[in-house]
Amino acid sequence: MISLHSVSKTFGDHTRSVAALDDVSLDVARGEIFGVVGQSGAGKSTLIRTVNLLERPDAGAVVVDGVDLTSIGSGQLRLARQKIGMIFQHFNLLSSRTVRGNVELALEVTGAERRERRRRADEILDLVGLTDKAEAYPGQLSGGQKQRVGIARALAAEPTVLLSDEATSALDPETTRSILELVRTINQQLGLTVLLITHEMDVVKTICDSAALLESGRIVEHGPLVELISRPGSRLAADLFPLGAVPPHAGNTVIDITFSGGSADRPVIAQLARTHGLDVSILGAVIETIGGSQAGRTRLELPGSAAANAAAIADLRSQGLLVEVAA
Ligand SMILES: Nc1ncnc2c1ncn2[C@@H]1O[C@H](COP(=O)(O)OP(=O)(O)OP(=O)(O)O)[C@@H](O)[C@H]1O
Repeated sequence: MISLHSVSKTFGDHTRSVAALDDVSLDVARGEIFGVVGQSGAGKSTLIRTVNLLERPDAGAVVVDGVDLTSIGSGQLRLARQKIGMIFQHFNLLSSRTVRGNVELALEVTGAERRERRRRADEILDLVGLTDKAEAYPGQLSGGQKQRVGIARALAAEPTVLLSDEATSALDPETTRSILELVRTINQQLGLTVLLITHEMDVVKTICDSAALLESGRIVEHGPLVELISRPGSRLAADLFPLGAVPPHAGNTVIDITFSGGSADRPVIAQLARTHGLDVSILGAVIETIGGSQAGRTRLELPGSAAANAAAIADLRSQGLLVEVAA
């Protein structure tokens, strides 16, 4: 649905330049929620702004719903942009317009008639739960309500793609959760594809199907969450699903077991302790339900050296479990 092909963007002049995006390629499937994370300055804002060409890349192609936005004229681009809604950290509402007026604004550019604009605005305000605030002004709303207006405005022209630029970063945790629930609901009800950028791992964990890690303008890792959590050595997985491990005792063996699919609900640790007569300590664990199936990792401490525990480790591996000797 959204494809970036070798997109690069450099800011600056001949004295100093910054490669905000460096040969970035990315595919977001139709109907999925895709999160891009990275530290401040990694290029997240630049990336999301290239998707609707608010930022025109220096090189590469941006394809949305089969249309290469980098190769079309301004008239076609205006039409294509109507199919890409966007929400922002600071909502960007017009304070002089009512809630309904803000939503209708998005429909004025589409050429919809006044009566149709009103009908559509009321329909979408109902969807985001703000029917009773239609006549209110942004200054009379809470942060969460303002973001609901932002979402209603973004959805007004019936887009196929929603871009979210740190949309919950200015909200408290409870409001964040309700806004993320709303995004998930509209993703499912309307089949909308969502690309979001965030510095909050919890946002990705809560609603994303897939994620990518951006570092100094480059995508260093990406994939579906359910794969990432069980990918050995994944930095995204370590950030998204930290093991919270405590230090082991010297001379003992530390192993990381990755669970996914059916292995997540087997009594693996109890069996290991029983079969091999081991005093197993759990140093850390993360088990999550992603997309309806369980996946996770457990860090265990086994008494004695890796050589002494070779049979136990081989036994775990023979059960189809991924086992890494961490120390
Ligand atoms: N208009 C601009 N002019 C010059 N440099 C820019 C411009 N926009 C972004 N940059 C630079 O490009 C790099 C990437 O910036 P970008 O805002 O995309 O990162 P980010 O990951 O969104 O950061 P943050 O989370 O702090 O918003 C930074 O080094 C930034 O200073």
